[in-house]
Amino acid sequence: MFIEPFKSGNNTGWIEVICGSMFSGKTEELIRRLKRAQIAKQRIEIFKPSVEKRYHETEVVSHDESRIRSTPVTASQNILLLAEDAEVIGIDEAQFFDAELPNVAETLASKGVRVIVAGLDMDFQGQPFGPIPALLAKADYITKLHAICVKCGSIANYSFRTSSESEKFVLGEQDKYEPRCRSCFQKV
Ligand SMILES: Nc1ncnc2c1ncn2[C@@H]1O[C@H](COP(=O)(O)OP(=O)(O)O)[C@@H](O)[C@H]1O
Ligand SMILES: Cc1cn([C@H]2C[C@H](O)[C@@H](COP(=O)(O)O)O2)c(=O)[nH]c1=O
Ligand SMILES: [Zn+2]
Repeated sequence: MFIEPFKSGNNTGWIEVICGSMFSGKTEELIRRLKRAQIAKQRIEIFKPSVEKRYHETEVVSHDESRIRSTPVTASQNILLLAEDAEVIGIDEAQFFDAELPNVAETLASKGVRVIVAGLDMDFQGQPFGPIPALLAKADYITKLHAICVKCGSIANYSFRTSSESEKFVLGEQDKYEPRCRSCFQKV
């Protein structure tokens, strides 16, 4: 279980990355951390890429229906403009953002903001996904979560695509993806 670090005396922020496969609990964990920050009366802002509209236009919603309000943005630079006086910033579905997101996170952290980013570390082919590898390199704290393999019940860190689409970006749920362990991911 991730425990929030104490804010250091020199007023710098930090970057937390929550990664893993689909259904591993990334969004639930992001919402948990943000709700705890709200309880601590910290000013929070949440952003998601505007392409991600599976469950709701503006809310971040987990597969299990926990939810929190958010602002959809088209480019990572917009987060700098919209962050205003937030003390804690949450970013979901970060794999869909552009390559500037790691620099945006770093800029915010340098200004004293706690930045919590959640996203898929690998795409359906098991390849590093978008800005997540660079975010992992710049992160102060990393949490890698695992789902349960739908084939054999062991720990899953791959998102297997069951539909025939070959584009990298294909929004979907259980209709198009299933979490699988390494061995079941390789058995096609
Ligand atoms: N195969 C699975 N393994 C683990 N959790 C699953 C699985 N299928 C459905 N779930 C549900 O997904 C929830 C996690 O949802 P969510 O936080 O939205 O995940 P993520 O953001 O990583 O896709 C779990 O609490 C569980 O209820
Ligand atoms: C593996 C993979 C996933 N996607 C899409 C599918 C979903 O819309 C999101 C991931 O959502 P989650 O909150 O992590 O469950 O990403 C994609 O476009 N391409 C892929 O390779
Ligand atoms: Zn398996």
